[in-house]
Amino acid sequence: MTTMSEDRDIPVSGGGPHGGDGTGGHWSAGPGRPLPTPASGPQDRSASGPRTASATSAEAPPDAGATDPPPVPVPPVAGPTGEDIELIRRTLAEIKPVADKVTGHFYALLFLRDPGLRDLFPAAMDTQRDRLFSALLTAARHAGDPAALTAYLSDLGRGHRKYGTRAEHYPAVGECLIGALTRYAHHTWSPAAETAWVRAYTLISQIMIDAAAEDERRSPASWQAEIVSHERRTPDTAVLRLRPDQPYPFRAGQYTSVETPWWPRVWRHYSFAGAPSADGTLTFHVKAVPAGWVSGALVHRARPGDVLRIGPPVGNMIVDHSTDNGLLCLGGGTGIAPIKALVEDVAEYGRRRLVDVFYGARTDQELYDLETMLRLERAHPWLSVHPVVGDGCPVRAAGLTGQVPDAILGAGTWTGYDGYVSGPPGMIRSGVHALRRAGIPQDRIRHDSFETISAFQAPALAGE
Ligand SMILES: NC(=O)C1=CN([C@@H]2O[C@H](COP(=O)(O)OP(=O)(O)OC[C@H]3O[C@@H](n4cnc5c(N)ncnc54)[C@H](O)[C@@H]3O)[C@@H](O)[C@H]2O)C=CC1
Repeated sequence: MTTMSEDRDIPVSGGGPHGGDGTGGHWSAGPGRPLPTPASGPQDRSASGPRTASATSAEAPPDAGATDPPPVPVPPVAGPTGEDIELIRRTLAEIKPVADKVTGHFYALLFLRDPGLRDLFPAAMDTQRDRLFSALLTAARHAGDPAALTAYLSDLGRGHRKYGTRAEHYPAVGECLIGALTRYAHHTWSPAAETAWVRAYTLISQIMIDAAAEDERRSPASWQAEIVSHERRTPDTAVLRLRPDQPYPFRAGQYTSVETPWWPRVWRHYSFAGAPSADGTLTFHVKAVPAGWVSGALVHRARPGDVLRIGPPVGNMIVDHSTDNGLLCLGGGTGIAPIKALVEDVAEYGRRRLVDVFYGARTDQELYDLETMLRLERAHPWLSVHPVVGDGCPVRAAGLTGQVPDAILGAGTWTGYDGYVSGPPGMIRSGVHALRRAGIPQDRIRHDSFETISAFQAPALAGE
């Protein structure tokens, strides 16, 4: 994911879920009018047989069925139609300029309706607002692409387990979200728009609930992980090695969320800075950013022996081992962490593929992991590491100056390569653009998830 180091990974409460008749005809909107409860366990949406409201209630927690309608046959969850998607996008476009007011109103409604839910959120709610809206935009962006939507929402549903989110929380969220939209989407709100939102949130919540229920059968909601080493590489960058309390399966290139004891319920994303290791430890690179609570604590306060909590692994920036294509990897700043993991993954897989890593930082001193990368280069003849530092900075032998995306364009042709990009959002945008210009097709480019890039910018990234 982009902006991993300071991305607030706290509940987005993005699902508004309601079972229903699929027509939207008698789905309630607005706070105070309960919506049907989603099923609390995995659903087979492909099943052709009808579900019934009573069956849904039977699977739901005891307090969730009181307002359910009488048992009537209902079809499986119906996704939004093409027209729905258009209506949803229009609503989102209208509320974008007042997104902070919409989300503020949403949370006010939610905590008024169910004060107990406040405990799931961190003490300071300010950035939570961006988080909700960003998740909405991402879901809306993927609305026409069921596979991408399901993957995104499944990660979100699994990730919500660590907050204590349960299936029975979703109806309240859905009602309050519709209530907030009703209030602020003056021009685009209509019965049809409401139906579209209800249908979309039925699907969103059911995917999240299904993924969480499925995950519960095989994984803990979170892991305790003790810091076993803490190495300060620059005044504001540290490399931490953690030992999880239980086996922690993940893939090179993925990332996770981390909570410190000092900021309860405030989570940040970090990539694994290495492929899975034989001793089961996990390594992270953390840069303290101004006003970054978690990153500041991890760099300046954390010590060996401290215990952190980590969420499940997520992300799709993984090596495609089904091809012999080379790998052209762009790592900016601490974005080098998952790139190093990808290199180790290629090494372990054992098939010779060319790997070129462009590792950028503002200054020579900020190339805090260059020695490790050069060591890997010496060990593997198929690997070339190209340090890149900002214009005007002294540079180590054979290094390049400028920004990473420009550096690859000046360094050769890259047909026959797959692209991997990790770093700050601006670098991801221009990095993807540069890879496209270098002749690498969009479907051969992987980068940290769109989640923390504004979904309004994402279509440009995706070449849509
Ligand atoms: N800690 C982690 O596990 C990971 C962190 N990240 C993200 O990577 C970023 C690292 O931040 P810093 O180390 O402060 O990096 P930075 O802001 O100093 O940038 C590093 C390099 O990236 C390139 N770059 C930056 N902005 C660019 C732009 N707009 N266009 C073209 N190239 C650009 C330049 O070559 C620059 O020297 C953060 O946003 C962090 O969230 C990404 C993946 C993993």
